[in-house]
Amino acid sequence: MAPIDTHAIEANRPIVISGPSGSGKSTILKRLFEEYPDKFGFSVSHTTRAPRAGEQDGREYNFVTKEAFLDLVEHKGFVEHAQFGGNHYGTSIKAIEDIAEKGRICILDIEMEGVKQVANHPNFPKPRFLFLSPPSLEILEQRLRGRATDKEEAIAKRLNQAKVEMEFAESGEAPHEKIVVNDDLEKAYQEVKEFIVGKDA
Ligand SMILES: Nc1ncnc2c1ncn2[C@@H]1O[C@H](COP(=O)(O)OP(=O)(O)OP(=O)(O)O)[C@@H](O)[C@H]1O
Repeated sequence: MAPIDTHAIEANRPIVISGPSGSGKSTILKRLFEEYPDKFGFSVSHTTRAPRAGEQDGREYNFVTKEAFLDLVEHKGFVEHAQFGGNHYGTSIKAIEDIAEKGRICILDIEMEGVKQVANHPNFPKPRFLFLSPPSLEILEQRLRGRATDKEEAIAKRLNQAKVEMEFAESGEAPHEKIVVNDDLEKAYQEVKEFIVGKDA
């Protein structure tokens, strides 16, 4: 494995944001990126799935073969990786470095198992961890229905998973430095912003 550019990563510590599906991560991050257009970056993930029409290698994803993917796993080149629907997905150290080397803060929007992997990576410098929580499972359910993008069955699955994630976030094993409860969106946005860019930004 190539040595990690810890200097760049420590100077621009990545932020890991996690939270149940529907807790508001995309809504809040979109606003943060709009308010600070030059400050952040999303890393480009690796995947073994085939590109869809309009997707470009290195832009939406780094499209790689299964062999290349597993080789990188072997060489500890990912901070986190997982398999969904028969395809592999992962965030490489290099993709995070690329953002940090541009002087930007890399934002990693990842799910619970990925959070555990990042936190336990043997030599990747520790990022800052933030958990975005819905005020309750009842309100999360209303928001998922309101978003109108998920089928009934998907909503039930997301709610079950949300319960697991919220229990994990509140357990002593979770790496989160801060939990923001997304009740009032404006208040939650300000809290996330303060955690990420500091009070005076
Ligand atoms: N504080 C809030 N009050 C009311 N509605 C909200 C609030 N925050 C977010 N929402 C709404 O809840 C829905 C889910 O938010 P969003 O899509 O940002 O969640 P997410 O965490 O990014 O989900 P996923 O992980 O599935 O991408 C959206 O319709 C959004 O407009």
